[in-house]
Amino acid sequence: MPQPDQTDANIPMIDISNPTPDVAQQVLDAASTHGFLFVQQHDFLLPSEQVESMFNLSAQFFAQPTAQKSTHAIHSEAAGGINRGWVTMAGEALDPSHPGDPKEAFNISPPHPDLQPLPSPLSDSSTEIKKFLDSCHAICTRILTLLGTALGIEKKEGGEKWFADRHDESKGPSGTIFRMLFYPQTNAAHGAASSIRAGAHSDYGSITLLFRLPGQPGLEILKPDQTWAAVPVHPSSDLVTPPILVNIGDLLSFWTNGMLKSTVHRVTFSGGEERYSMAYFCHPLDGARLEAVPSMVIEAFGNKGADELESQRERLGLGGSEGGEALTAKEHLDRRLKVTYGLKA
Ligand SMILES: O=C(O)CCC(=O)C(=O)O
Ligand SMILES: [Fe+2]
Repeated sequence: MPQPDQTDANIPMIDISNPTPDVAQQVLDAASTHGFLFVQQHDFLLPSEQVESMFNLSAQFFAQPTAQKSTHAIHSEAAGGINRGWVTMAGEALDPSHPGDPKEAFNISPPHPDLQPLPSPLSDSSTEIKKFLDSCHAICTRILTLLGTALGIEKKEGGEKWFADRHDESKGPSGTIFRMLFYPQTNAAHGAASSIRAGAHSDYGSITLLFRLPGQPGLEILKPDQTWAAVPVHPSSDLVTPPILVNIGDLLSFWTNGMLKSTVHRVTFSGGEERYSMAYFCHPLDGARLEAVPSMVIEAFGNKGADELESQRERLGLGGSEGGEALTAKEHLDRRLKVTYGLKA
């Protein structure tokens, strides 16, 4: 296993308020070099107060007794089905070669048209949750559109909206999930010997928005030299609130022939502290076919991403290279959930 290396990951910070071709290029460069970027000046799409109040709601939820939280257990009918609801302590392993992660989570999918059944106190804030999910999606749409611009997708093929259209939630269901995460203090009973709180993994979908709190670091990314680098919560002293951290997921990497990088990351910190984070995992519509993206930039990139794709296939437990039919986004996600949760479906 690579050893921790506490140097800063040097992830670029990008102001997305004015979507010029130059900003689009910055997003593409960050996505294809680091697989991560910080987004600032997002308040016009997602006000910081919404983030703050969602963190408060999350803390209230996780503070409840287990009996209350488990009424909406993950995958249960009461929680609205597969990949929705509460994940108990050590209930999943993001790195399947390690024991369950010492954390709890609650998964909420976008409303279709109503929100899934929610336990108290989340149920009392459904309007606020819906608004937050919409705002997160608006940020994802902006980033996906910037990527479409920088990849030079031709107008006749759908132009800059090529990716964003395939994530248009008004057109049908998707695997998109918003997740509140809670990493409680651990003790020996929870296997506190390990400081790894979320095992090494890459995300499943297109892009992820990650929200963290000042004073609660712990995220590390795996650098190309196989050492870990810490990702600061607050990379610039100019900012009042932490920027949103955005990362590319496996699906978008796969879709762009490995040009965009789905970087492996993990969470580690010592057991004596607790930590909250929230992630919005944006996925394409279930039926979106992961066919070749009509982009000269990706064409010119050619097979340079072959290694990236190969290591992704290994992480997905798919064995050797797979040719043939383009998968749909749903088929891609189902494979991945099977590995994480040990689901048979
Ligand atoms: O809690 C964090 O900072 C990151 C969590 C994460 O990477 C994930 O849940 O996919
Ligand atoms: Fe992740």
